[in-house]
Amino acid sequence: MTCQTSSAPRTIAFIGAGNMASAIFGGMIEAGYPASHIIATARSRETLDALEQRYGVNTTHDNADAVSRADVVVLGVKPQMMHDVCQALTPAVQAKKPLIVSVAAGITCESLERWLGGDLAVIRCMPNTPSLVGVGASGLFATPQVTDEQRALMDDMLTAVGIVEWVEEEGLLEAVTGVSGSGPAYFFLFIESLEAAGIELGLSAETARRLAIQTARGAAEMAFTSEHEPAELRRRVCSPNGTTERAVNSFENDDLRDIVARAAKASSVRAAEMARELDQ
Ligand SMILES: NC(=O)C1=CN([C@@H]2O[C@H](COP(=O)(O)OP(=O)(O)OC[C@H]3O[C@@H](n4cnc5c(N)ncnc54)[C@H](O)[C@@H]3O)[C@@H](O)[C@H]2O)C=CC1
Ligand SMILES: O=C(O)[C@@H]1CCC=N1
Repeated sequence: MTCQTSSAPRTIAFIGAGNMASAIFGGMIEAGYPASHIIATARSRETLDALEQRYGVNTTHDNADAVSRADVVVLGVKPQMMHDVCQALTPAVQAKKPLIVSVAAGITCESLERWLGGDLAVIRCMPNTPSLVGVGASGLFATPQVTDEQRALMDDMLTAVGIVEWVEEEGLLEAVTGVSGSGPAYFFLFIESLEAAGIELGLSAETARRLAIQTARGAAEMAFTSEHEPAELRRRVCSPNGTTERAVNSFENDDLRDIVARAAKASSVRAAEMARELDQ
């Protein structure tokens, strides 16, 4: 992975190198991006030492110092901390004018740009935790100031940990949050439920868990690789008047589709609500 469109790799500062940010730069490094061009910041020295050891990245407690050395600044702190972190970074950001990227749920480009002093290129990204294992899904939105080169750089960075979908309206990132940002939790909940059902049916806890996880993994892999759409793959498991048909009918009668739609909507509504709550 080159992550560059001119001769030298860009220096990328990850402000708040927690689960999400380290998943992204971990994948980039795995794909060949030079760790020497990555700077990670966090609050505890312990976290920074662990990141240094594991990935060989540069680390510092000093967010402004990291920004002063970066072409791209990825903001990976929790949404509730973003305002204060941005305000403290304003002088360094205005001096350098790096590309600003936020992975925080809810916070709008307009808020970020304003908190950071204005006149900036901003990309908002909604990634998900399977990025940790290279199977992430990220939705991205760019403000008009973002250049083609900066878009390509972000594309490269996130393609290293999964698939990338650009949206042309910022509001659609709320839908992305409802589907793929929060989505891994829905599938984990389904696995937990299937495991519990297996135990209820008499399997040992270990066997139920192994079967539930491998079945989810197999179904996802088939959906990903098959030329057929998921509905067709489902039909192929259902023998006429067989066992699966009975189970699928049970889901349909219990309105599974509606249950899923309401959950995804709840997540996306919460993203919009957070944007309002946290704007200041
Ligand atoms: N966890 C998830 O599934 C997803 C999370 N996100 C977004 O990613 C962001 C981070 O989430 P996680 O990585 O899960 O959280 P996390 O708690 O693992 O990471 C946050 C990091 O920020 C650091 N931090 C806190 N204050 C700081 C400061 N003043 N300066 C420098 N570092 C500071 C913490 O030490 C921690 O390492 C959130 O904004 C969240 O909305 C987005 C998509 C999915
Ligand atoms: O729950 C959250 O707010 C974050 C954003 C999407 C996934 N986790």
